[in-house]
Amino acid sequence: MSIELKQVEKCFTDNSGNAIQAIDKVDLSIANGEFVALLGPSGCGKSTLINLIAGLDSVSTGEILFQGKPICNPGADRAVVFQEAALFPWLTVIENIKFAIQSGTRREKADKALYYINLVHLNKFKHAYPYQLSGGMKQRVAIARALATDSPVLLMDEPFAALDEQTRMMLQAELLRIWQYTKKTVVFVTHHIREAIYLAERIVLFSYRPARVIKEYSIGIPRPRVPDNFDVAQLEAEILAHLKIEMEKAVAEEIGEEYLLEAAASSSGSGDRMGSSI
Ligand SMILES: Nc1ncnc2c1ncn2[C@@H]1O[C@H](COP(=O)(O)OP(=O)(O)OP(=O)(O)O)[C@@H](O)[C@H]1O
Repeated sequence: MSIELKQVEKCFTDNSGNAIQAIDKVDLSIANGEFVALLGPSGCGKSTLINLIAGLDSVSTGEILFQGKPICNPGADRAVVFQEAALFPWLTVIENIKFAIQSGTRREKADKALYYINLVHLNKFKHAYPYQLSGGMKQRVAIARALATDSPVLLMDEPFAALDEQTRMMLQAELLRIWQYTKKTVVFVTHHIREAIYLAERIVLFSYRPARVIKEYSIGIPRPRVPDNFDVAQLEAEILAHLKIEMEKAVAEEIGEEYLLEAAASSSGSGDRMGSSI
């Protein structure tokens, strides 16, 4: 196994000193080369899990192994793409990407950086600084940078959330293509059920906080998985039904118990109002 989480728990302390349990006894094994999507209600602990696997934070109890060794720190073997791009503001687009490439001559690094810049359609902006780019363009640089590293693991925390639909679809297809030929291990957090079904080999569903694994789906649907495919639509509906109850718990905690009563009264079992995102 590439990544193994064993009985992982994570607790935080809020500003009033109260304990917040974000993760509860999560067991999860991710094989080398696997593409796994993590789905769950907002605030359930998905980013926390990514940060733990990245080595940016440490578990409260349990352990996380990468290639059999405990993860203690961030490492070049695990590239991370966050919800918002974290670029060096003093470096241009091409310099930001070259900086992340570990091996090769200067020429090889430049060629590789250019290849990924083209891939995310930023050729005209290769010498621009981050302040000269839109939020979506910065995110495309961050994705190109992560792809350009030789890291065998890509940890992606809602990487496409800030992008327009067209760019999102283009990058989903590119990510899939890159994953298929590099066989990197990808751990991908998303709120978008369809995105998870389109991309992943396996979807792991989490409960509302503290995050526990409530269900796993191995997705055998042949690619490309278009939304109007019967199996895709059926799986989407099934996942939505599972998550609906978790989402209602989240909303109830935020706006009060009366929400649950209202939801129970108005619910006819349809998940339509939530679309394919959670
Ligand atoms: N550093 C921290 N200190 C205190 N509490 C934290 C910290 N980081 C996360 N939390 C809490 O842990 C819980 C899980 O947060 P996390 O960001 O992992 O959720 P998420 O599932 O990624 O949410 P979203 O989908 O909205 O991005 C939340 O209640 C959050 O407030």
